[in-house]
Amino acid sequence: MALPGMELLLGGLRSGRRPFVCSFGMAGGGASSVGPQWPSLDELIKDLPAVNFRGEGKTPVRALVTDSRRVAPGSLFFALGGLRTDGNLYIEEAIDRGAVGIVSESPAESIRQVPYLQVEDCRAALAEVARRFHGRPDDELDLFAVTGTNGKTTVSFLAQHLLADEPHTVGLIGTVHYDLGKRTLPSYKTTPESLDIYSMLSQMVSEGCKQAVVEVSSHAIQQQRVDGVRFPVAAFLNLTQDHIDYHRNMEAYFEAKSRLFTGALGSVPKVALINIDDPYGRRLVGMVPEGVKVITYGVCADADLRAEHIKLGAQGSSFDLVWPEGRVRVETPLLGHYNVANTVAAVGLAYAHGKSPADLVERIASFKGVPGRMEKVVSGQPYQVLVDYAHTDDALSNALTMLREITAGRLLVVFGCGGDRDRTKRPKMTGAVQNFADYAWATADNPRKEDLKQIFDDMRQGVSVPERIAFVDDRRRAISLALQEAGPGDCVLIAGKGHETYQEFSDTVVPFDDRQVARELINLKAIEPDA
Ligand SMILES: CC(=O)N[C@H]1[C@@H](OP(=O)(O)OP(=O)(O)OC[C@H]2O[C@@H](n3ccc(=O)[nH]c3=O)[C@H](O)[C@@H]2O)O[C@H](CO)[C@@H](O)[C@@H]1O[C@H](C)C(=O)N[C@@H](C)C(=O)N[C@H](CCC(=O)O)C(=O)O
Ligand SMILES: Nc1ncnc2c1ncn2[C@@H]1O[C@H](COP(=O)(O)OP(=O)(O)OP(=O)(O)O)[C@@H](O)[C@H]1O
Ligand SMILES: N[C@H](CCC[C@H](N)C(=O)O)C(=O)O
Ligand SMILES: [Mg+2]
Repeated sequence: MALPGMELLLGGLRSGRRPFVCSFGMAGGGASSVGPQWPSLDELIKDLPAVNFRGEGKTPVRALVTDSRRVAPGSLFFALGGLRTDGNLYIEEAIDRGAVGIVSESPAESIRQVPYLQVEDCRAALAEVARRFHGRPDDELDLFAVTGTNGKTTVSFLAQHLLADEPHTVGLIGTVHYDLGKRTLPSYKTTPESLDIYSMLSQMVSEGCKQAVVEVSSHAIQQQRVDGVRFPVAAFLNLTQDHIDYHRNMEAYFEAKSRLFTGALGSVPKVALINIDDPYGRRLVGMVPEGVKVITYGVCADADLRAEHIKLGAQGSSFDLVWPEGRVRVETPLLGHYNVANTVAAVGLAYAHGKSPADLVERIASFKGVPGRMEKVVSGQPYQVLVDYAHTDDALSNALTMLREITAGRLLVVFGCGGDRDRTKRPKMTGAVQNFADYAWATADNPRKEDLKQIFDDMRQGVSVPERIAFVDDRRRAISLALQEAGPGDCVLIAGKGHETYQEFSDTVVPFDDRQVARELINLKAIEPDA
């Protein structure tokens, strides 16, 4: 099963910028050729912490691959351990497909056909080899890491907008897309695998980028996808419940996030930008190693960078942006208190890079927002329809608190909980919705391999007022029911999928875009009001 964009990146994608480019020369038969001179295995693995190496190191390597099914002749195959299976089971298959070398934590004495490198930590080796293979692109870009449970995409998009003095000079890697400068690819993961990260950073360099903003998920930290990446600036936004299925508890989740700041990933930031309105942020300040400059932000009085005199409105917010050397009034079209925090965070990233917040006022005001984050669906209807990516109880509470304040009529909510993800957040999400919504339709949001009935059972644990919620299997039907109910002055929030353009079931992915579906149904309602 492939999600949109996956095919563009998997299979050891290499950038146009070759790390080892040969000059014009005569190739066999006398024809002149220009092309990459592929790095040898020796060059890629030199001084890596290795347990054992057997074989010939001069072999040229044309691609780095972690999935045996993607191996093509010339690939170096990394056999990674996993939650469902183990890459070591597929080494023979990788060799059959033309792998020219294997990297693994296992001794696998029987493998003798190709060079074999045994390492202590295969994911760390993969990240370092990828960095070398792609010519250490992180040395040529100023990189900004953004982590936290909610707001990473919003802050990254806004930071990109604030940093870009020239068009296409600031790249972005995150949930919505990968912006490589002149080209943009659809995203397959918030934070891709290390070999794709380094490949994309390399492409950014060749496309003229000077900086890049990277959303760093806790899964990525745990799976060492950003090991070794030099991030001069790293931001911590917040930590609230999510991903407990994967990290087991909040402490482990926090510990994973904190590694971005402590040097545990092989590099420490020069500047750590930390939200001290968040209790975990306050703890993190005390964990940052000496020598790292800490810039705190928030709405609290002791933050270095803060928002004061906040005015929230239906069209946006305004506030005094205060920093150690100054103060300026700013206006943002983004809605809600949480977006004030996101705006201060994005300004903080630019400030850490040497920009004066005073010079950013116009850019803050002209920001167009992020696809699928409180995105308005406008089709002539007399009520508000918004598509948002809230998929945690904290995000839903924040989004709905804000909408309650600016909605004259009823608040109608369509939402769901993803399958094969944190089960314990499901009742909490239902609880958050019931606290604020006049009526809610619980429905499917990427059930994946889980039974929707099981997901609904978990969600039902959070129901406090049964007469104000309905459970509807089909998402299109749920949206239709909400839109049928809506009248002048009401607000329909369709939460959870945001920018996503698909719905993921156990063995299939079907096209589904909340914005498009809502637009179609609004138009249908105009033609056939009782349909
Ligand atoms: C839960 C999770 O993160 N799983 C990741 C994990 O998968 P896994 O442990 O199940 O891997 P596995 O299927 O057991 O396979 C082990 C190894 O064998 C290889 N293999 C497998 C089969 C085969 O035939 N041949 C073969 O070589 C696989 O390529 C892999 O390298 O390791 C894989 C390879 O490194 C990842 O692709 C995979 O991400 C999956 C696809 C995923 O959906 N991850 C999500 C949860 C995620 O990372 N999300 C975050 C955002 C979260 C947030 O909102 O903050 C993200 O950054 O996107
Ligand atoms: N600072 C914040 N605090 C709490 N909730 C927020 C914050 N910023 C955004 N949200 C809510 O979270 C949703 C997701 O926001 P965004 O996509 O920016 O977060 P993210 O951290 O990138 O999420 P993901 O981990 O899924 O990539 C938004 O649609 C909004 O409802
Ligand atoms: N990055 C988040 C996205 C969740 C979005 C929601 N639509 C879902 O599928 O649960 C995750 O992987 O948990
Ligand atoms: Mg994101």
